[in-house]
Amino acid sequence: MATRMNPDLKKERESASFDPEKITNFLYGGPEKLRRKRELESLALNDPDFQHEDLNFMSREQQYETQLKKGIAMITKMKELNITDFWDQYYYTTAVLVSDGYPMSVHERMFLPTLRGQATEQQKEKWLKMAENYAIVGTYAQTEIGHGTFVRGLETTATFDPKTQEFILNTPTLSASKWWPGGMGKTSNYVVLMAQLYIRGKSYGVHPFMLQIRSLEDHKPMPGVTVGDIGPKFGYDFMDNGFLALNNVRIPRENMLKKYSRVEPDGTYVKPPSTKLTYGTMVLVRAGIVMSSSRVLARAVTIATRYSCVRRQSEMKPGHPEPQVLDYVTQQYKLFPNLAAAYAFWLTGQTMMSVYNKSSSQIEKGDISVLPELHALSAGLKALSSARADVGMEECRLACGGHGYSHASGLPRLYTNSTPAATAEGEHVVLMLQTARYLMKSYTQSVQGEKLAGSVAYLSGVQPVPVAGRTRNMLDLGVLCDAYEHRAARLVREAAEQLRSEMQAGKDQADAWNATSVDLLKAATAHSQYFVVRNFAERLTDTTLDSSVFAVLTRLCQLYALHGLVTNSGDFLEDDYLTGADIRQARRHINTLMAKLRPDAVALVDAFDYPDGILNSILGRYDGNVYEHLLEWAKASPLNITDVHQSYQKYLKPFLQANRAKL
Ligand SMILES: CCC/C=C/C(=O)SCCNC(=O)CCNC(=O)[C@H](O)C(C)(C)COP(=O)([O-])OP(=O)([O-])OC[C@H]1O[C@@H](n2cnc3c(N)ncnc32)[C@H](O)[C@@H]1OP(=O)([O-])[O-]
Ligand SMILES: Cc1cc2nc3c(=O)[nH]c(=O)nc-3n(C[C@H](O)[C@H](O)[C@H](O)COP(=O)(O)OP(=O)(O)OC[C@H]3O[C@@H](n4cnc5c(N)ncnc54)[C@H](O)[C@@H]3O)c2cc1C
Repeated sequence: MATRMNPDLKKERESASFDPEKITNFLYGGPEKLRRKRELESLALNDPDFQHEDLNFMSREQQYETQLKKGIAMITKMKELNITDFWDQYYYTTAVLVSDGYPMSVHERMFLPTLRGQATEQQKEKWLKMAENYAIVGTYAQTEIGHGTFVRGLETTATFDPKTQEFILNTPTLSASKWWPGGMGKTSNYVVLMAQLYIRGKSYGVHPFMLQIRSLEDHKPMPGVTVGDIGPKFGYDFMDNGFLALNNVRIPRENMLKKYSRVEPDGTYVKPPSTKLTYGTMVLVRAGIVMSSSRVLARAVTIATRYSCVRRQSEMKPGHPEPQVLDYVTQQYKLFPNLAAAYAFWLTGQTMMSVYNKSSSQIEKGDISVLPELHALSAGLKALSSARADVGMEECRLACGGHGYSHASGLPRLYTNSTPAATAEGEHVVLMLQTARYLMKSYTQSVQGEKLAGSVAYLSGVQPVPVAGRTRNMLDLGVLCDAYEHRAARLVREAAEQLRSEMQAGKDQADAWNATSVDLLKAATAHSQYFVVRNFAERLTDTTLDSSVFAVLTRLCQLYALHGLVTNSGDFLEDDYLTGADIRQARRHINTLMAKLRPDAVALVDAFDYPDGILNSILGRYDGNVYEHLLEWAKASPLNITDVHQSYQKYLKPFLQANRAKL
């Protein structure tokens, strides 16, 4: 029987000004790629081997087991079906895992890339083939109880013993215990261990080592290894994040991953071309987080927008029918900037990945000159996109009222499983300050007359002098890009001047940096936001875009830029670059844009093309039949298996009876 479409959602779809399929094609890179994405998704979603009870009704142990079982089936099927392309794997695994991961995801996201990026051909021959074929399972063991951010401060030691040609691995203090690595608690039998290399009592910094932590026979910890799960967290229930302590564990000299640096048999240390090449896996994952942040925000906004068209509440006019809550302009103000941000970061994520791929192939050929720009760009965009998704997902949840708090909405799980992106792979502020460091260096170079390239090229341009009283069209994308560029350039310059003046006042470099760090953070954020706005505007210069699509995407780009501008209006007003009138104009345009976007809202979220199986949300169902499915879902809750719960007999009944007897 065909499902009945909620009449409100039906009407929304009929009133759209464009065909969502055209935008979907634009987002996914054309009809053939989209066809393949849908094919893989439906393959996964219709596979009975991936069906199971709602994870929300399970204990943590059950969730771990379910996701592990499903993950193993997923890997097996991908091999059988020869799904090898990056995007093919991405779509297939997303459809299998929905809003969750599985205990071997760090194996794929970090362990394999570290072997590919840090091992010699000989070492790859030994381990990579085994790892790619899941003969071994590994994780990336870097963070310790005492240090995550400060990688140089890690305490785990790898001391070279020339007599036996081995490294002796130790956890010298409690704070040196590895803590957090995904899949280490129960699943992995290998890790890439990041440890301080010591040769003849001298430290040579952090290096990667291949270490077997569990027996390949019975999975018991290897001698000298203490390992386990770190316990329940804010989310990520399916994942066995682990701890690890090492006591005089010996590994052969060959187990240091030595593509870039190595220890010779006599203990001679051979330096890498850049010590930061050891951080390569983190750069890859950060670049990928820009894309994944846009996708989680797109899901949240899909759920909240569809639900806001189904949900009717209050009276806008006395005696009139209750309106769809999306007709409240305040509701639009909660959702549409997030919709625009999801599109903005989707396109930024694509650019980030192409910059990453280009730079990494240059690095592979030995040209490491691209590394600083790649690091600075990926750090800033990772920090900005994950923080934006974080805020946006929570706004979407709040926009769903009470039902947003229920796991039936899909939003709590989406949030708790995605919010680690703001912390893991480099904490937000820490990464923004890395971008700021690059900006300070670049600014100094530009002052010294050097021509800058890449994302900082604008810093060497002539800054437009504000002209009081002029009028601007605040909808003009050129005007908006210029405003963001000017703000970023000014904040970079002022942070640099502040840094210098702190030093002139007698502070050393480190204290001056700390004293200026709020300004530096602001400058790096403005720089990253400018990148996102400019990238969005540039993508709209694609002459093949259909006119209806161009019109609606332009509105989203304008909204993204104007919303950021109004939210940070002080930055644009401070040096009179924009005037109060410009900001008032911007605010009016936001209202007009929201009114224009209102009839297209559902089509714009439909264009993200998330099938119900992946959205995993009763509020966000494509057919909008929310209430009946809410009730059905609640009935399936384990608390409803019997009408009278056993705890009634045990606790409530005697308690109530005793109280009644006393009356
Ligand atoms: C999602 C689930 C899985 C999660 C997994 C994880 O979380 S895994 C765990 C994830 N853990 C984390 O993400 C930990 C986060 N922490 C870190 O990544 C580092 O400790 C740090 C970057 C904060 C500082 O590093 P530091 O103290 O070594 O450096 P410094 O500040 O003294 O700067 C010195 C120079 O190095 C440069 N440079 C720095 N990084 C890079 C790079 N990647 N590339 C290229 N260059 C880089 C920097 O620009 C500067 O250049 P300059 O100006 O001299 O030309
Ligand atoms: C779900 C999850 C999965 C993870 N998976 C892994 C994994 O697989 N492998 C692994 O090795 N690690 C993993 N981690 C660890 C993660 O990488 C670290 O937690 C992260 O890098 C942050 O470091 P931290 O915990 O030391 O934070 P801290 O650095 O202690 O941060 C605390 C506060 O101090 C501030 N701060 C710290 N340094 C500075 C500074 N220099 N300037 C200004 N402010 C500063 C931060 O901004 C923050 O507000 C995971 C973490 C999570 C939450």
